[in-house]
Amino acid sequence: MTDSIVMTKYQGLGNDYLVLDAKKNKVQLQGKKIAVLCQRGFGLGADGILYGPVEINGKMGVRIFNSDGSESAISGNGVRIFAKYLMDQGYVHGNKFSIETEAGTMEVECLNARATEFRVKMGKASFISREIPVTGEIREVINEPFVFHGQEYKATCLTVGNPHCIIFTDQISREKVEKLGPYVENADEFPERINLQICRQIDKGNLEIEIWERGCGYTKASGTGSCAAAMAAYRLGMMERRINVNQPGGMIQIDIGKDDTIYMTGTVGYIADIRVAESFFS
Ligand SMILES: N[C@@H](CCC[C@H](N)C(=O)O)C(=O)O
Repeated sequence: MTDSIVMTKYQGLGNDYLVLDAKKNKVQLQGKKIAVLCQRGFGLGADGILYGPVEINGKMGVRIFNSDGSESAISGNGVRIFAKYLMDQGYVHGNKFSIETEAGTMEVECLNARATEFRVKMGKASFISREIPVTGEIREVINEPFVFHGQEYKATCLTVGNPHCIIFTDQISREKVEKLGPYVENADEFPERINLQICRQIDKGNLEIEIWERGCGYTKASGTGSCAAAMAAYRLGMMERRINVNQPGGMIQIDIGKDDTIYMTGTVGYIADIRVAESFFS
């Protein structure tokens, strides 16, 4: 058997990632190879790849790749998954530690003995166009009209380390977000593309979302998408500070601190260690 690489698969509410351990595997990750690895036909099937531990700003961190091979500065489910991986592999000790990402330092706390539930301090959101980014004059992008695929929508856009477009509507469905998602993701107004969540308010403590991810498409869950939808709804005066974000893969709890720091709590699960043919990396 040719030398092979071991990857470890985890999921966060059905948003599945492959962990490639950078300390155990001296392989080069290339965009096209990532895309083939993530394919659910010719590859292993995943919404993305977590590559680490690597050094970011002199500290232990993780790089995050979408299934199309593009790199994202942050992934909420990805950070919770990588936190579990670090504990499973004995890279960290204790239940509180931090993980560096390209979007900054994520402070993590493991909430149970089985290491399946994590709370992450995700930082603060920004609605400022230049920071998201959204084209046009510098402004906060709150409940602003956009035309996507020939139809006008009111959207609120923000960054939580990665860009999100939130559209509130009374009717959400997978079909609706799959139809609208590609047009929003790739709209000219979003120079770095964008994640889309269509969002329905259930009550002042509960939202429901359907997700179209930048660089990935339809997913069952999104941690940053949950943070973004909750923060947008809170900014519009719709919500209390504790918000349960319900999505096809389950529920992520968002707490908005008095200083508007966002805390995300959710579960993760180990799936398998997978021995991968080295040809994927050659
Ligand atoms: N599913 C992730 C989001 C991953 C990154 C996103 N696709 C992007 O490119 O910004 C999450 O849990 O946050």
